[in-house]
Amino acid sequence: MSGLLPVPEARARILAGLAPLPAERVVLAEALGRTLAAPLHALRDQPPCDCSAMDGYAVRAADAAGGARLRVVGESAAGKSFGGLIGPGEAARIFTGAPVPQGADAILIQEDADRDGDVITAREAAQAGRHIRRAGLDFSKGEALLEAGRRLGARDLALAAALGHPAVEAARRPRVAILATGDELVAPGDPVGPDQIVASNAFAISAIVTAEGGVPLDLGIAPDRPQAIRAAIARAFAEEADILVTLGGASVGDHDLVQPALEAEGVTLDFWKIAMRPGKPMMAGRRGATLALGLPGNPVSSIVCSLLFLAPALRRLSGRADLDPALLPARLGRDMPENDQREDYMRAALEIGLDGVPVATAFPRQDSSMLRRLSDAECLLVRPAHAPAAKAGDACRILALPHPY
Ligand SMILES: Nc1nc2c(c(=O)[nH]1)N[C@H]1C(S)=C(S)[C@@H](COP(=O)(O)OP(=O)(O)OC[C@H]3O[C@@H](n4cnc5c(N)ncnc54)[C@H](O)[C@@H]3O)O[C@H]1N2
Ligand code: MOO
Repeated sequence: MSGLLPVPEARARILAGLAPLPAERVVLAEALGRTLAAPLHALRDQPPCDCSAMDGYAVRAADAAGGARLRVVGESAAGKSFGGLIGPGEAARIFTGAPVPQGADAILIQEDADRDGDVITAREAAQAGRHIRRAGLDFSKGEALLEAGRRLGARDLALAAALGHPAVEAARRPRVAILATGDELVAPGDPVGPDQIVASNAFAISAIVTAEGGVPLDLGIAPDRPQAIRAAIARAFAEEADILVTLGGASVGDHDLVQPALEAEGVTLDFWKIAMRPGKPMMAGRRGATLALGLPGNPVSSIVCSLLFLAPALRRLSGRADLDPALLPARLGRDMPENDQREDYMRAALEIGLDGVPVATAFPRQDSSMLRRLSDAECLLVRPAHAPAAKAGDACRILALPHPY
């Protein structure tokens, strides 16, 4: 079979036509999962001054040998520092996070001091610098701590706040219109005729869009009529979708009407058919700034294509630095035959081997209609095009399927 585009080339051609969407200001409370359009710099030092890491007494180490008696002359609490100076033979009560008063250079922890009125006796010698967090220990004003292209996680939001930012600049969230096609499809819960099936793909695609930071727009199910498919495609453009995903009707059958409908609505097709399994009859094209992805109807094919092509496209539009799906090293759990010209993404079980390396065992049946085996799968085992026969234990690569995938 000729004319099948290799997977990396197909992905590169899709990505080449996309650029990050314009940035908008997003308040931190809404910024989880958004991608930074510009690096975030520290607007302040953290901590802003030398601070105590413990509850105890700020002392001069030279005066605080074991058994030494010191007079407590004040108190420094977090948010309420002691303005005075610690002179020879003096100490200040201090609490965790409080500024170390001038003159002090050590913290005698509470457990190592006996207090009697205004006098403490050191049970242990204090050591200079001990239990003191120096100003700027975590970060200093002007430092770039979160780079452009980073997708913000929970921990990053805390850091952004600590840097002093109430909001960030992030690319607008990509809008993805999703259109299922086929006379046989009914929505879950609706009556299903004997020759009908329940439309399932859009639920996964929509979830992938959300997980990758986009906004799904469900265009429902269009029957196998050119005008109906065209009208739904036209709606995607009217809604200014950044990406239009069609499901089904991508192959060569008499009822595979998506390609002509896309072209009739002004989409210029770039390619159709990829050297991969599942997902061969996938098409990609553009109309203006909108990417059109025509995914095959088989459920597994549409979902695997979304992981390999739609997710990177969403990442590019979001300005993400990491675009390609990460392929991890693993070992084969069983012998595999020689592969043909289609790169294989096989549903597989995953175990951790004795040496700590994951072992991926492909399920025996890989029919692209079998959603149950996709749900069972713990990874996709990648077999490159024309891979020679391989033995159990040989090195391979896997695409992990972490939650929410
Ligand atoms: N003569 C050939 N036939 C086929 C070829 C080929 O090269 N030559 N390719 C096969 C491959 S590979 C695939 S993949 C499928 C893809 O075909 P289509 O994209 O045209 O998909 P449909 O025919 O519309 O549907 C296939 C299958 O999937 C079901 N489906 C469709 N949409 C949904 C949905 N939203 N939710 C759940 N299931 C859906 C549909 O009912 C069919 O059973 O073509 C092969 N044929
Ligand atoms: O490419 Mo199809 O997805 O093999 O079944």
